[in-house]
Amino acid sequence: MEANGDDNIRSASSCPVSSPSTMLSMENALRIVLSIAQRLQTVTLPLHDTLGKVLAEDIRAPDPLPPYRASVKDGYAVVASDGPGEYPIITESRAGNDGIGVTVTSGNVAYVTTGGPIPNGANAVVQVEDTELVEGALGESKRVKILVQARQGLDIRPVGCDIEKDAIVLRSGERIGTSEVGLLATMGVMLVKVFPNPTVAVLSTGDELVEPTKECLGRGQIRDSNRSMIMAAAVQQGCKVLDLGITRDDEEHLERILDGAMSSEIDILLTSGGVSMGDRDFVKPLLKKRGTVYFNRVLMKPGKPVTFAELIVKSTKEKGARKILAFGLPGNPVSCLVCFHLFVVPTIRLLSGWENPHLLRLNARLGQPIKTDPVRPEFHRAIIRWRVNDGSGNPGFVAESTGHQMSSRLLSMKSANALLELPATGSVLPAGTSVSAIVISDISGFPVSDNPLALESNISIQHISHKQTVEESQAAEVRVAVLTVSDTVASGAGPDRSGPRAVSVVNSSSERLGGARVVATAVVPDEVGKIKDVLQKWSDIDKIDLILTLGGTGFTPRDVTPEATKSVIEKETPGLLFVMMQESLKV
Ligand SMILES: Nc1nc2c(c(=O)[nH]1)N[C@H]1C(S)=C(S)[C@@H](COP(=O)(O)OP(=O)(O)OC[C@H]3O[C@@H](n4cnc5c(N)ncnc54)[C@H](O)[C@@H]3O)O[C@H]1N2
Ligand code: MOO
Repeated sequence: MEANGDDNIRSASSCPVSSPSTMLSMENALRIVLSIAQRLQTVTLPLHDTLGKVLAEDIRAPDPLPPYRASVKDGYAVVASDGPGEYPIITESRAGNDGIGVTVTSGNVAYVTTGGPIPNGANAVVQVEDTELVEGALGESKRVKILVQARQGLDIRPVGCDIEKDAIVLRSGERIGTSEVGLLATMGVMLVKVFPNPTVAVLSTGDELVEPTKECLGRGQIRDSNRSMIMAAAVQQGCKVLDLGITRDDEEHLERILDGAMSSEIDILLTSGGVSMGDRDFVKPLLKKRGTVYFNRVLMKPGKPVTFAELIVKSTKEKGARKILAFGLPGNPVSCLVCFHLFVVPTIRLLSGWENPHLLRLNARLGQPIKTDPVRPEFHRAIIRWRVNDGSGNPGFVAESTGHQMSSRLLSMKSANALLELPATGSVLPAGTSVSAIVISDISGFPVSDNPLALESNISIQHISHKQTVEESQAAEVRVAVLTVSDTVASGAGPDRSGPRAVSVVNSSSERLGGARVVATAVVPDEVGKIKDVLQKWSDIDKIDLILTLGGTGFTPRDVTPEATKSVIEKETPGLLFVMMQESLKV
């Protein structure tokens, strides 16, 4: 592949400046990386070292499972046509210890435990619940009453019903998870051919950097956060890691370290810092000297100066020429980690044999308005959570920004589990806008709703960070909670027509209302206690400004919303507004 036209780099100062129109998009840059990357040579590992790796061979079952006809229940193996009646128990067949050589004939039964082999002659199992032991003289029964008519084959697992002999159980290219480890064990495969995970070397560059162990910082010094962070991120992806330490912004020093790294058995080299426009940004020229730089600018925010190169290690007699993929990650900690996720994780996956190396994308609705960059598409750090109501009245993911997005502010990465892909329009995307979210960490750690009340009364609340930027807090001035009061809806007998409508009306009129937004919804039956409970809890939450109740305001004895609301209103809740409306909300 041809190197990108603008990386004809000799020294940092001669590095040409790319304009946004000539810069690569993140997708195209990633496409280049993935077209250069190649799967690593396969290895054979003991079963216990294969979790998370990709299988490099098909695995056939050497024998059937179960290898014998096995009982599904604890009960009695019978001849089905015998039917109900009292029968002698001629043997006991337990899992792992069967009554070998015994044949069950018509008029006899055998005791079997779950998983135990079915004796020859028997063709059904009657579970113990459908039998009665007949007490024997010494309190030990050798006879049993069968109370039901069993059909042939009842509660018997035939030979190979779970896994057929010679079936391909696992295919090359499949990733080994916990169940695959179990399947390999059940087939007795103790040595497995897999793709190894790459070895990654990590280097920080910069005169200002000191080891994180340094207690007192001198003038102009900061502790190196990127190296620890990127090494941890690489370990998280299953990689072996080589720590190359910190280099000064000194061309010779950097070259020595780079050459040392290239002579070790690494697959990926990650540097951070020194890839921008500074007069001592030596990383790019050095990568160019040792291989091919494919790009050094990408139209993205953060991460613009991310650089990608392929380094060729000279061949030796024993080993052929080797390739190392090198990423010059930007020094700003957020840019560094975002680029790791967007470029390095898919690369690691491809080298490790993944058939689809791309990060998972899903749709999420913005929990607050977000201003987009006018020039660079942004990868906005966010926490996405599954909500019973994502603002549209339907369940879905809601994205909460991690706050100020400066690329030096590593706190904007804290707890972030997604990067929202925001287009470069320079406009404000209103709350509720559906955007693509790239998942960058395990989202299973986040509960369905982070509101402990939700389980009790089907309430969901979007928590808003206390440290909102001015822009965000202005846009979220009126926080509204919507309570549907209806026996029909609460019991599930009918749909909630008013609640979701109210939610979308409030959210879509957010500009007119100066930034109103629904932050909690709930459904309760027409019961004073239940209504009061929810209102009480909401009025205790100082982030809610307005509670809107829908329904239960008529004149029948079931219309108890005013009564329930009265007691809560009487409580001191300064600044909290209540509006009661009929269920057939007119807006
Ligand atoms: N004239 C221009 N200047 C900059 C541009 C530009 O286009 N034109 N791009 C900016 C962007 S965007 C980024 S991102 C940064 C990237 O700069 P470098 O990759 O060269 O990184 P440094 O200059 O070495 O450091 C930037 C920043 O990050 C801190 N840093 C560096 N390494 C570490 C580390 N290991 N741990 C913690 N913090 C680190 C460093 O102290 C700087 O504050 O360039 C912009 N400039
Ligand atoms: O790309 Mo830089 O990462 O905008 O700060």
